[in-house]
Amino acid sequence: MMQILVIHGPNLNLLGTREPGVYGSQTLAQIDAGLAEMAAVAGIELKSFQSNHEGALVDRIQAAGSDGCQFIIINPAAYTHTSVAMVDALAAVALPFVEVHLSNIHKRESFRHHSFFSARADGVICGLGAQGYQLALAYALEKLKRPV
Ligand SMILES: O=C(O)[C@]1(O)C[C@H](CCCOc2ccccc2)[C@@H](O)[C@H](O)C1
Repeated sequence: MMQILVIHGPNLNLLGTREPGVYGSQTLAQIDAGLAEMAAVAGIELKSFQSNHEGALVDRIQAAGSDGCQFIIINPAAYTHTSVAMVDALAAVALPFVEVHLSNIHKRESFRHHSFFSARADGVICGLGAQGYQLALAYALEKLKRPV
């Protein structure tokens, strides 16, 4: 079965418990459940991974290269703005990915305006809350159906 991997970076395990005005009120489990349901309708297996540790995120990206994953949806969270290591891992596995941010990083503090990931992403969705993940998944499902 075709697989899509969703990767969530540090502190996203706190979704729904704090800062709902910035990141929404859905928990990560609720977001993932909705994505898994959407993928299942299309006959695709959705895998999800969250970590607060950069090395664990690098390891999970590397594993995606050999565990049947064909597309990655990633919210690198704070590592968006710092992690060359994660971007190098994405380049190494050479899987297409969409970068997602719940908040509009361009309307926030200046240190959030730069992403090390965006230049390599198929696309970037930010500021649309949890729906951003769903839009990224809709894109991925279409791409897997009709690879260029
Ligand atoms: O808007 C996004 O999705 C971010 O990736 C979220 C990151 C922060 C994730 C922290 O998530 C929390 C959720 C609830 C409570 C506290 C933090 C932030 O560092 C990025 O600049 C933008």
